[in-house]
Amino acid sequence: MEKLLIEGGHRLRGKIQVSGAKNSAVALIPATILADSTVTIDQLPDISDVRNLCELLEEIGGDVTFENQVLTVDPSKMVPMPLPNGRVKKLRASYYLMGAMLGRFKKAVVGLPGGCNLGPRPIDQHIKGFEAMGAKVTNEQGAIYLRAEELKGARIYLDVVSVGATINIMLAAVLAKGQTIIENAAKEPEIIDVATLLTSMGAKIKGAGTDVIRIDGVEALHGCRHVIIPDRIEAGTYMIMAAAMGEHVVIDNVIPQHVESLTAKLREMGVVVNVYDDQIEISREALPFKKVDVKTLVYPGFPTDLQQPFTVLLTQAKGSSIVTDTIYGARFKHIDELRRMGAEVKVEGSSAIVEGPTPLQGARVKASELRAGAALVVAGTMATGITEITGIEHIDRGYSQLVEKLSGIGAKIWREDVLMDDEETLSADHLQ
Ligand SMILES: CC(=O)N[C@H]1[C@@H](OP(=O)(O)OP(=O)(O)OC[C@H]2O[C@@H](n3ccc(=O)[nH]c3=O)[C@H](O)[C@@H]2O)O[C@H](CO)[C@@H](O)[C@@H]1O
Ligand SMILES: C=C(OP(=O)(O)O)C(=O)O
Repeated sequence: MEKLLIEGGHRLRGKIQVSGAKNSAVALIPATILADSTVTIDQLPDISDVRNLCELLEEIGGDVTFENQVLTVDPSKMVPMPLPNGRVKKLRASYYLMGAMLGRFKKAVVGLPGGCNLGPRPIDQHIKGFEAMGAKVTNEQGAIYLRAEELKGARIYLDVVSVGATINIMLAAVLAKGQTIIENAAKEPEIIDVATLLTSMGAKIKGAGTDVIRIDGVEALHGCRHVIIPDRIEAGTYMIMAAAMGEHVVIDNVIPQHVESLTAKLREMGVVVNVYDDQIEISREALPFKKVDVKTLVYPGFPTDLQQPFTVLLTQAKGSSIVTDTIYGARFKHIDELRRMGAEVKVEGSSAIVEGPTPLQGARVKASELRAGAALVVAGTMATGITEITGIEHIDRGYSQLVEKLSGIGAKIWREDVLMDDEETLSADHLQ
């Protein structure tokens, strides 16, 4: 096991490259199950979620290679092998194996997913969709069993706007008989990306990116080549870091429209953000920033996945800023760790109230999930002294080449092995 060390206080300058989107990648990879010949996906991020999904495809008989960010999957010899345990527990998006395997084989056994612990994360809307299409779904000892004689198109109204349910129903519907209509669908860019891949495979999908998606089932899907969209959450994390510590940072390979809600908030705080075709340039103006309030919403609102890194930036704004997470009301596991670094933040219900400006000091802290970890990396670059972050396996789920990329713009960041002593000191620290 490794930990991350960051010597804070160094100004950042230069160009940082954004990788392919994790939340697209984790749906595109299961989608390849639906084809009858080889699918190639370019610019996939080298993150543990992607590697775990590749292994899962191999477990069910896929012929998979992943090199230099290019994935090829020959799904022709895949079988509906049950996947009740093991790797499915390591990531959230293993739930997409349900929709894809149900779509192709009309049956699947998939363990309940892992992923970030953000409080309750039910999958009732996914199941409601599968059942509406004629599947029988049962939960047996933590694994979901799905079976259908035949999958039939259906009209499905989502009670909550869910990215996962929208994509999962789409995956099941592309090979179903007749038309499926998803109402109150999520509109995140990753949904459009998945629909683009499926369309290149021969699927008939209309309306992806709006709140009504219509899918006309087809007999078979074929192989194709697809380039994934850039990761708007990785881009946003680097934008926040650049706002905190940048002299002149260019974030490269970004679709500016995907991060508009963040761009607007940064400008409101007084950060200079220049937007180009596929680059965003950020310079920090004189501190402190102006305080802002922010509320997370479904796309195109401010993303919950940037709430935690953004909270760190607000420690350098003058006054009280309020951050409210309307998607995951308990997504505040980073706050205790930030307090160890000197932040003045309190949590009330689904809001964090951040007082600033407050200097941050390096400390031993623990990443409890992916974006909590990203928030600690942002804090580490801003703090005086050294910040040690354990639990970095969570960060490795979503940030490709983090050390290399941040070192490239002047951050002092490195990995070291975790020693037994580190674990003991960290546990002792956290008891205080
Ligand atoms: C792999 C992936 O893409 N993960 C993203 C996806 O997660 P995920 O797809 O799990 O998130 P959803 O969009 O489904 O969840 C949104 C809200 O709906 C609720 N809900 C969801 C499904 C359901 O069946 N029932 C239900 O009540 C959830 O508890 C949550 O409050 O979208 C989240 C919200 O943008 C992001 O934080 C995650 O990074
Ligand atoms: C919550 C996240 O991921 P997952 O849904 O994969 O746990 C995230 O990317 O911030």
